[in-house]
Amino acid sequence: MASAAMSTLNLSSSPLTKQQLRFGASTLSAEHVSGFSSARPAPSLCCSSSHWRAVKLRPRRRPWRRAGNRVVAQASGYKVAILGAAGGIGQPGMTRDDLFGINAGIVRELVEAVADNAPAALVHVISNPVNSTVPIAAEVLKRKGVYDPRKLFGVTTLDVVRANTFVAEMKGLPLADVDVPVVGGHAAATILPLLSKARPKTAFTDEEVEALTRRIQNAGTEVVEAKAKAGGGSATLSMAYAAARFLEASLRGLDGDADVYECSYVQCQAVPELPFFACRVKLGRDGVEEVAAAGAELRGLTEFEARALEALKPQLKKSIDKGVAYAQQQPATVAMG
Ligand SMILES: NC(=O)c1ccc[n+]([C@@H]2O[C@H](COP(=O)([O-])OP(=O)(O)OC[C@H]3O[C@@H](n4cnc5c(N)ncnc54)[C@H](O)[C@@H]3O)[C@@H](O)[C@H]2O)c1
Ligand SMILES: O=C(O)C[C@H](O)C(=O)O
Repeated sequence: MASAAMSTLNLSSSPLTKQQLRFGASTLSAEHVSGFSSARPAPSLCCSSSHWRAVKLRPRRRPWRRAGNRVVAQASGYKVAILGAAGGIGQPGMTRDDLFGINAGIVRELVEAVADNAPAALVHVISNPVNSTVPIAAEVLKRKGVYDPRKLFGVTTLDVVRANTFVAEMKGLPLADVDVPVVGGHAAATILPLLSKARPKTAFTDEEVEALTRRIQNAGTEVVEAKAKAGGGSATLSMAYAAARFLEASLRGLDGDADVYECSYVQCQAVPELPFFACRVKLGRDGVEEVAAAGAELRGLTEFEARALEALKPQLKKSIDKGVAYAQQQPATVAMG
């Protein structure tokens, strides 16, 4: 996310310790960035993920170098690779799917570099359209013979950050107490906040559910439209916060902390006809340890949520199939080291 005008914790040039990350995550409350509008002052500390970054628990040197137009990882042993590179950001009126033509190739290339250089790393995919770029990443990793579904994540944390913020604002709740699971995918109607499962248990009128759901689904567009008036761009600070939050959760899981849960778009059986689905997962030493949503979150949905879930299935399936078809059509590449 573009790093101008903010104090940036740069994952590639400034070695990041887990302590710093913890500090960063606790310093940045969602309140600082929840407005995610350019009118807000930049938070004091932020974690930029505008390029591909790889984090080693004790990194000592730049994790990547350029070879012509390619970015090549230059050290093995990285624990997490964060893919946020993009060939352009959305303009008002564009959908995330419109970014497919540019970003599919970028993600494919970066995942190849991860597969060749850090095959055991967790891969966090931020680049849009996440609903398709994650299936592309899976196909690339399969072709390289290093696919472990527990280690591939579409970063949908920003949807949860937004849902928590909007619910806290509407209901006058302390933000830190609010937790709304958001399932499905990361585009328009495929983003499904499960307000009936919000913690603390909160009552909403039908109108509130509709308004909140619509706002959470359209929040990315809200930002793109707001920023278009000030020179363009997409969600930056809030995405940086979300990326840092998800990274910290992943590192805690790798470290063996118990009870680390986050929503993420992963390969799972939560909805049998959808090979990838965002749901709450337990993070552990090898990535996804358990997909909580398959057993819990999707049971006992309200009528509104059940209808929205049915409605999103064809759209999400189409995006998944598009990513898989793209990746399968690509010629095999040689290893990059
Ligand atoms: N998952 C989410 O919730 C979420 C939220 C916000 C943005 N996004 C997505 O993240 C992506 C990045 O958004 P942004 O606002 O940071 O865009 P940006 O244009 O500010 O930054 C993208 C960066 O990628 C670099 N880049 C382009 N091609 C590259 C390549 N082949 N290798 C390495 N780097 C390359 C560019 O130089 C640029 O610095 C977009 O796809 C955007 O839609 C996702
Ligand atoms: O909406 C976008 O295109 C960017 C991003 O996915 C977001 O949710 O803000």
